[in-house]
Amino acid sequence: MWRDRNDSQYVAESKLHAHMSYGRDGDLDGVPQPFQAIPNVPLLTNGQMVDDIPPEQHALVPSFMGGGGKRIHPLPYADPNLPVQPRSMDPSKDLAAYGYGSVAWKERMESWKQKQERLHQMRNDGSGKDWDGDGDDADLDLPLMDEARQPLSRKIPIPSSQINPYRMIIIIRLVVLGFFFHYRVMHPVPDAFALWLISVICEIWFAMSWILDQFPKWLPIERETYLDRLTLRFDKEGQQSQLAPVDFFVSTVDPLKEPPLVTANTVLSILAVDYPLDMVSCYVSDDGAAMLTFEALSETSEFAKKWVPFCKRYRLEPRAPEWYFQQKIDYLKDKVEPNFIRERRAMKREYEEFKVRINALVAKAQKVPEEGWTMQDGTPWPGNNVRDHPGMIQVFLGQSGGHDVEGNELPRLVYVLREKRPGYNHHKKAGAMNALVRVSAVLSNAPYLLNLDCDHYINNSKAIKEAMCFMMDPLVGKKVCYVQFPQRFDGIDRHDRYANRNVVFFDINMKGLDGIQGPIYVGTGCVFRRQALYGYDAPKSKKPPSRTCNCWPKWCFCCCCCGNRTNKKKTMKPKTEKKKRLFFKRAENQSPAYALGQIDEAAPGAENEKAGIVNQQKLEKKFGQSSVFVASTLLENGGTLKSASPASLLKEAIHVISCGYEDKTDWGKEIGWIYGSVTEDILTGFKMHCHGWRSIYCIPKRAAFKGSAPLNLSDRLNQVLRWALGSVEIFFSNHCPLWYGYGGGLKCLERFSYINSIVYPFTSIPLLAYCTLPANLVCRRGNLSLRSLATLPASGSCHFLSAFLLQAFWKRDGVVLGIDDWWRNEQFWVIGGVSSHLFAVFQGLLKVIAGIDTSFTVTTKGGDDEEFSELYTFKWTTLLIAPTTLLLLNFIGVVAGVSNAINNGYESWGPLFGKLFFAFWVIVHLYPFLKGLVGRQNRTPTIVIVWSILLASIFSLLWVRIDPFLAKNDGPLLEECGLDCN
Ligand SMILES: O=c1ccn([C@@H]2O[C@H](COP(=O)(O)OP(=O)(O)O[C@H]3O[C@H](CO)[C@@H](O)[C@H](O)[C@H]3O)[C@@H](O)[C@H]2O)c(=O)[nH]1
Ligand SMILES: [Mn+2]
Repeated sequence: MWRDRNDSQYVAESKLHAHMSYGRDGDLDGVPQPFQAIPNVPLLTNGQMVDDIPPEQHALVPSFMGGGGKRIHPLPYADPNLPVQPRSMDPSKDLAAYGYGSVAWKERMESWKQKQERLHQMRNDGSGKDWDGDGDDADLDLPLMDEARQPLSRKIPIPSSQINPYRMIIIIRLVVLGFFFHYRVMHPVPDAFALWLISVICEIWFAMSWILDQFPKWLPIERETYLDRLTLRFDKEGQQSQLAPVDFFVSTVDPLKEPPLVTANTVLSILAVDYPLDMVSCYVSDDGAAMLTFEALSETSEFAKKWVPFCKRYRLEPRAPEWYFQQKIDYLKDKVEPNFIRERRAMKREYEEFKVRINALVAKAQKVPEEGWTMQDGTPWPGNNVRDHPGMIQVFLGQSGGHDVEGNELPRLVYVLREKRPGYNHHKKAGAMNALVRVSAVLSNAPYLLNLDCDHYINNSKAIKEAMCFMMDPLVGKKVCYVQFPQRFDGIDRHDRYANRNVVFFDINMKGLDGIQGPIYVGTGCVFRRQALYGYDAPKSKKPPSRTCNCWPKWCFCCCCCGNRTNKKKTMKPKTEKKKRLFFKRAENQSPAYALGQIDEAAPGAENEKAGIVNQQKLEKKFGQSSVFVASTLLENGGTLKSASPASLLKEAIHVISCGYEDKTDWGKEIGWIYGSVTEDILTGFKMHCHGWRSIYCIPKRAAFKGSAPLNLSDRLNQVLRWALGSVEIFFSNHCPLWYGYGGGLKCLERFSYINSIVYPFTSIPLLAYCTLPANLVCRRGNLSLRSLATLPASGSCHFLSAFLLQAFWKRDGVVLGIDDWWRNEQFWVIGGVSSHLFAVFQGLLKVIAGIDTSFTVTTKGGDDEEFSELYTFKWTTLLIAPTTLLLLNFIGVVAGVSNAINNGYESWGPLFGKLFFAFWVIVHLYPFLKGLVGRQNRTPTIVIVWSILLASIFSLLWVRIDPFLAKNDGPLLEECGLDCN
């Protein structure tokens, strides 16, 4: 296996400012000079293989079909929104295609009817079961053609009988809320003004966040894809496949927290994906500069030679070996052929051996040798200094990388180590993804990308085809920037104690968004259109879009935020410079084809060249100083330079992953993954939606991708902390959805949802106030508490009630979303709220004020050996203090309240129950937290207990003594409570 490596490895020279030497003076042989790139465009391959170089000379041969839409003429077909009956189509409805009224049409109509009958018969005998699969019967061609003309997907709105009651409840609640606030604001409580003020503020905040949360769910939809039509249309058997190439990105950073075996499984599932293999390239970004990752990948590429053909032959699911072999198969029931059983057994053995090899590598990596790591060929490992090392690219497999055991080619696998230097901001995952975008543009330039976290393997090997049903659809596709799949997880405990599954988010909120402008991007399991990542605006529709705010009060928001911007803009003249910046500069944001068109129109000959040069300069300022990369951005359908030799391409790839490459370019600002937040995903998706793109939510029956989720409490809280922190960062950045991007293509309800996703951490402050309130109330006198009590159910509980009712009306595959799912969500909302979100708010403020940078703490991806042991492991974090204190406070509150009531006789029992109810409310919500705290061994570290007891007693004393909410003259001590009730 080391054989392939030596000849194809390129370790870049350590150049701090690589672009200075690679730039305009053109010291690269074989790479076209920057100024020529525009006139040279026709040179770029668009559907041709590079075959002029003998395979042994190069590590990599870009071999791409031009892919995509151009070759396939959009066929007329019915409105995709109309319900479509698969397979039986009535030509009389498709008039345009058949020339209605002509004799020919009548004849075809007749023959269609006959064929339809025959088909029907065939299906009834069962002989035609897979008639659409092989298509060997020439008579069946016509229906097949019809099938191919049909839309590749369709929208399924949630039946109004299900959704209308829910909408009604929203409206009713809104009205009630209005009255309630009217009452609350008009009736201040003079004897406890501070308390009243605080609770009113909290309630208003809750109401606002409720509105932000509810209205984007107004118009939920689901979608259905037709994979067989996609096959008929683009991937007919016996013909060159016309599916578009896809580049797969995998990011990994820390091989200790993200075991190489996990990454290897992800990579294997990609290499074995059900897609034409020359259309697949897999890029792995290693942010940890770990030789372990590199070597593990090398092992993986060897194992793939056996694994991939095995998967494809028997159409296994999933194609990640670890998960495949964990499945139990019933040999008797499935009547599996003996061949398969034998091979499966052999493969299992092979996999075990592979695992042993990987584990040996892991064991070896535990102790760093003094002189640093050395690779098998004797050269020192370039990443020995994790923070200061050159870039490196290694190509495994692919055309020249050896064939699989059956002699077939394998998809290309590329290891990418981007250059790191002190003094440069590497932008964490976003930076890594951008490096991959550029490397892949140089090496394969597929028009579509899929990005996956290292632990998210492909669970449904048809997932890419599902995405292509949207992307390659001539009608729907052009405006789609990405297709997001829900995140699903393995190995979550049955009760999903810490709401890892996020069911409410993935099965309700996201479907709601899909009915507006599309789901938000969640960082993994997402197929992108490459052009959308380059900061271009979505293509404009031919007919002027009647883009009214697609639902609820349009008169209210449209005037200010969405409306018919695209048309209005041409006539609008922003007055100030600042205002101008807010609006998207159309001309510069046009897609490349348009940009080229402009040049052609400009002037012939020398003039034309000059325009080309100017344009080229502009593009280089935007995309960075790589003529190869810039040229690649102009190819809407992908493909790479035909003329360039693989060696020069690799050199260029090294250049584009150098540190200084992004200096003074638009990377991370307008292009690629956007920087400035540890939740780069929200920002990146937000930017695209602002450019007018729409995204699609795709939920195949079999989960497309599966990942691992943090199982123990501390990891989970830290993950939630990072997400919340990312949101706070966005809130304070110039990309804050509250102010940013008006006048772009962002629809108002979509904006609501983005606002919600960045302001939610702030809800922790009122939430904290509310959680201490009941305890506080318990310790005070009767008459006041009654009034304050009345406020609690109104806002707090309503928030939950409506969320609850929502579940009742929504069905998923005919099953009502479980109450427990909803309840976990609520519980974790409180737990995360009073710990992680709260911390995030302060940390975010610190960042803004003191400029302390935030770190991306990677979540530990569980090994798969011990079942749920992780669930009970306890790790100390400061995040635990706040909820523990709250728990104790409320316990103390209950005890104090009860003893009070016993002392004071029956009249104080009524209010007591009210108070206890809320203390109870807090405790019940924090219950999973309590469980996590106690762990399996029923032991909690003393430090947490000591801290919390200390804090809780201080607070209780403070409240009792100082009684901040009461006017001075009527703040009796706890002991006097009830004795002196006015
Ligand atoms: O400097 C870094 C840090 C992280 N990663 C990768 O980022 C991914 C996500 O990290 P993880 O610790 O698993 O975070 P999660 O909270 O589980 O991830 C969710 O949230 C992240 C945003 O916070 C998104 O980036 C992820 O896609 C999304 O799955 C992993 O593949 C890492 O290898 C890098 O490549 N470079
Ligand atoms: Mn993760």
